[in-house]
Amino acid sequence: MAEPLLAARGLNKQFRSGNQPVSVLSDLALQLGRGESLALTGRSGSGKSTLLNILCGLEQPDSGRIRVLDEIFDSGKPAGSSQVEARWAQLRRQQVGVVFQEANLMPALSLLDNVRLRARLAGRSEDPCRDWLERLGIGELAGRYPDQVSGGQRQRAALAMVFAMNPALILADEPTGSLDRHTAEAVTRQLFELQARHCCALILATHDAELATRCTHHLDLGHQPEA
Ligand SMILES: Nc1ncnc2c1ncn2[C@@H]1O[C@H](COP(=O)(O)OP(=O)(O)OP(=O)(O)O)[C@@H](O)[C@H]1O
Repeated sequence: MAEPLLAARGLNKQFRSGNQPVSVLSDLALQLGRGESLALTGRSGSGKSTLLNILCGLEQPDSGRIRVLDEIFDSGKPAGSSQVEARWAQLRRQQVGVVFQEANLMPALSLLDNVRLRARLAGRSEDPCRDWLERLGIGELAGRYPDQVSGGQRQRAALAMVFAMNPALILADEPTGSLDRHTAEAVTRQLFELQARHCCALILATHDAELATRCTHHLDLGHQPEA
């Protein structure tokens, strides 16, 4: 069997609430291959965003091992933290596209220039950038700045950025959460089409049960063992 693109095991994460440790992830394991998709579900506060943050290196687990492509991050073998951060940053630039609840756009750049910058940083062509904005229904807003568009339009621009970088792995946190039903359906279609066409892996955190059924795998964080 081909090696999975992403593999994680023994992931643990606690936060503190006052003096009390609160376990969010407990001995969690997952793996995902090219062309596969995983729906992350669970009640609010069950750890979906925390897990996505850990899987792209924006947050550190207390323990555990993660492999993304050829990069291995093992809490049992600590490297210098700046070296670890640099490896994660390189992955996020070229191989791991993230679409989080707060769209991460550069405020001083137009939507189109945000998408172009993302493509350039990933070493991809800038030619299809305008087309991605068109396909996500915000082509006429290409010259606007992020503070001149709505939250849902910023979220679509963030998706265009991920599509333009053509990553091996996409991590999306409620990517259609702030969109109306019609737009959400169009954006979801694009997301799954892109994933199928480029055979990338997709992890989607969602409260939408119908959306979760479209993924090839399902992990309900609400069913993790209690600490
Ligand atoms: N930096 C932090 N410090 C303390 N607690 C935190 C921190 N980040 C998250 N938490 C807590 O960890 C738990 C998991 O949060 P997380 O955002 O991962 O949940 P979620 O499943 O994504 O929720 P939602 O569906 O509401 O987005 C919550 O109880 C949250 O309050």
